[in-house]
Amino acid sequence: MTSKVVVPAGAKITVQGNGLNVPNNPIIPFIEGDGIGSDITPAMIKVVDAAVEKAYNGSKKISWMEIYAGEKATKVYGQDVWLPDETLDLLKEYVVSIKGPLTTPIGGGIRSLNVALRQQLDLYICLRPVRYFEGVPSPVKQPELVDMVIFRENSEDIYAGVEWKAGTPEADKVINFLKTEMGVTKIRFDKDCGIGVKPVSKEGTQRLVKAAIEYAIANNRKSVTLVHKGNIMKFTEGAFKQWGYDVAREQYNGELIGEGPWMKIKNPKTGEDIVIKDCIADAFLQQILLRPAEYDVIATLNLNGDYMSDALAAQVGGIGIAPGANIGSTCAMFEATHGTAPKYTGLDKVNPGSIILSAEMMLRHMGWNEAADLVIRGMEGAIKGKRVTYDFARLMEGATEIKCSEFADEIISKM
Ligand SMILES: NC(=O)C1=CN([C@@H]2O[C@H](COP(=O)(O)OP(=O)(O)OC[C@H]3O[C@@H](n4cnc5c(N)ncnc54)[C@H](OP(=O)(O)O)[C@@H]3O)[C@@H](O)[C@H]2O)C=CC1
Ligand SMILES: O=C(O)CCC(=O)C(=O)O
Ligand SMILES: [Mg+2]
Repeated sequence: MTSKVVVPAGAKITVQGNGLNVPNNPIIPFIEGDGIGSDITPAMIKVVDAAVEKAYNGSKKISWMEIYAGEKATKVYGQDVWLPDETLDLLKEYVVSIKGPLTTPIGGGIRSLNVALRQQLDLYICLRPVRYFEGVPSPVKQPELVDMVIFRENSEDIYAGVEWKAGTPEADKVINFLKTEMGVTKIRFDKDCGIGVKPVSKEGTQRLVKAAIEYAIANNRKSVTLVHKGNIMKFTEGAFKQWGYDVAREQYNGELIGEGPWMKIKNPKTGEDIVIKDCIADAFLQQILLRPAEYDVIATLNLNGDYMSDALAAQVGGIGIAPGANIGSTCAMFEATHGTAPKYTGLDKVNPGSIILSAEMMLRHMGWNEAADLVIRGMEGAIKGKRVTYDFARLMEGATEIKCSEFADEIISKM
């Protein structure tokens, strides 16, 4: 197939040992995204370009390369092409990328493109930091106590989409196999019953927990909490917990605290202890409201992480400003954590903060910390100035509602 992508002048980011080799004019692929993608992605590009220009006076500049997925891909590549091979190839080849939200119609013919991208590129870490910006409206009394970094396993679990539709021969075959070959008697209604599988592996768990511990070490964090529902789903979520503790014990000389199972490991950089603990998922959802200061780095399974990242985002301003990244052993794809919010498409209304702060994470990943710092400074200034998008304006006293694009300009003016 002929290429549909225009490659701009610039150079590729490459992998060098455990790090990256980032040229001064890196080509960064971006997927605009469906729905509000066309509102927030241009706003993000404008903010990032301004931060890079201000930080490096023209000696560094990103060459943006548009690539396609979702509805835009079906227009560029053909009716049913939602995730072109060319897009996957370019994401691998260019190493660092950023995307807007992609649509997943409920019950439609296509499965999640987001999940497909994460699986096909083996981006096994979904990294979602949750922090408070002063002045952001929040439903809790002390939102400033929320400072957590979620490591959500990104390739396994019930979320991987191994499931069969009720009433199909495939679903009936699986149910029949479970009943006759596996002695399963617990399927309450075995007629017209959809069925799904929840794969959770030692390898998948341990690489995720190891990444969370490495992050805690590198960033001087105090604890890593394994969040699971292992009291009920013993061989999947329970195994996640156990394999997580095993990583701490076997790879970081973890020692039990008292009777255990909590452990402590030494941060080799600082000599300080890092506590490795666990919490059952439902209790965790109340703890983060009542005692958020007790939680720091979080390692959890795919579905739990999806729920928890939106719940935590709500405590510090909502998913409109919650950033994220999908990271593998070589590639990293940064993304807004919210969806396509279809009712706001093209209205220039929504908060571009989520994808802008995801780009801030991307700049830091590239080692462009000066530009990343400017994005944070701009965001803090814009929020303090109380000229904000509708989601903040409706909850903030004395705020003026401005458009998505105007909020981007506001951020730039406060850098
Ligand atoms: N990573 C991805 O690409 C994701 C894709 N999706 C997909 O997106 C589609 C829509 O999903 P849906 O469940 O409606 O979730 P959305 O995240 O798209 O929207 C839910 C609500 O969140 C608020 N919101 C979302 N984004 C913003 C923003 N930038 N600024 C301010 N508020 C925002 C709005 O709240 P209010 O109505 O209160 O204003 C919106 O109605 C589905 O197809 C879903 O699968 C979902 C999540 C992630
Ligand atoms: O893939 C989707 O449509 C939803 C993904 C999602 O909600 C998330 O990653 O937070
Ligand atoms: Mg989600």
